[in-house]
Amino acid sequence: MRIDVEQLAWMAGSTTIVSGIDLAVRSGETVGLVGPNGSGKSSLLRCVAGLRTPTRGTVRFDSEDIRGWSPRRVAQHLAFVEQASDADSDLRLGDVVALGRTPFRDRWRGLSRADRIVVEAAVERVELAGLEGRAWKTLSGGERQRAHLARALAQQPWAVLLDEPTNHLDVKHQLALLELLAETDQTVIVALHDLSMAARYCDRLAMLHSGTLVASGTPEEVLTPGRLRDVFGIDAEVGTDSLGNLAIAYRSPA
Ligand SMILES: Nc1ncnc2c1ncn2[C@@H]1O[C@H](COP(=O)(O)OP(=O)(O)OP(=O)(O)O)[C@@H](O)[C@H]1O
Repeated sequence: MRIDVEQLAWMAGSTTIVSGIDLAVRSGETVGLVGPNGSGKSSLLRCVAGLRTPTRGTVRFDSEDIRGWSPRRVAQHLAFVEQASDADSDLRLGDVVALGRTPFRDRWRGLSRADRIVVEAAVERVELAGLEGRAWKTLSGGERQRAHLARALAQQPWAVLLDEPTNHLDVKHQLALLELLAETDQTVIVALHDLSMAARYCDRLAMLHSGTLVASGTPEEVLTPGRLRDVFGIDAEVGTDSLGNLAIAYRSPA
């Protein structure tokens, strides 16, 4: 599914949080959203996910303006993995993953056999098989994060938006998640703080600064020492590591 964001702005009260955002994401593409804390990444993702109504501009899925779409209709197209919340819940891990089938279910019916197969496959895909019966509050941060990804996979969406999906994961699971996102046919927009990981796994990067899009293009085009200095306030060298991946060497702040 193609996603087009055109001249999008969102204000909280009288404060402009993001403005003038133009972003076209082709079907199957993985786009990394990067930018400092508070630059507007989550706010933009929430607008694209239909959770916030833009103050100006449009979000289109395959050329269709989603303004006015019901949450259920949006969820039949797109899954959103928000930053992990610590919310206490009496649910079990399997129940949380099964929520991914909600947009396709009759409200009064339980999971169908086909739904159960999809849920089971999603749990296996994130290596949580065997933990379906575990109470949510007893899971580690990384297990919860992977369960949220499984919920998104169980939704079988055309597109997936993820907000910092790796912040609780060990290195192996970070690599597994980003490889999964890079390989999938689904359209992906993922907010990431780790610029090296973003460069390695995303087809393109979009960089936000103070609520505006300041650069978009290949990781090499976007992650220049000048932008790292101007946008992130860091002194860094950009090169290539021994595996041929883009590498960023950070100098200590003066
Ligand atoms: N509902 C709101 N009311 C007022 N200000 C808000 C609201 N939502 C977000 N903001 C502000 O908008 C700015 C952008 O927030 P946002 O969460 O989108 O940034 P971010 O790039 O995702 O940040 P981080 O990297 O820290 O997660 C921040 O300064 C935040 O405090």
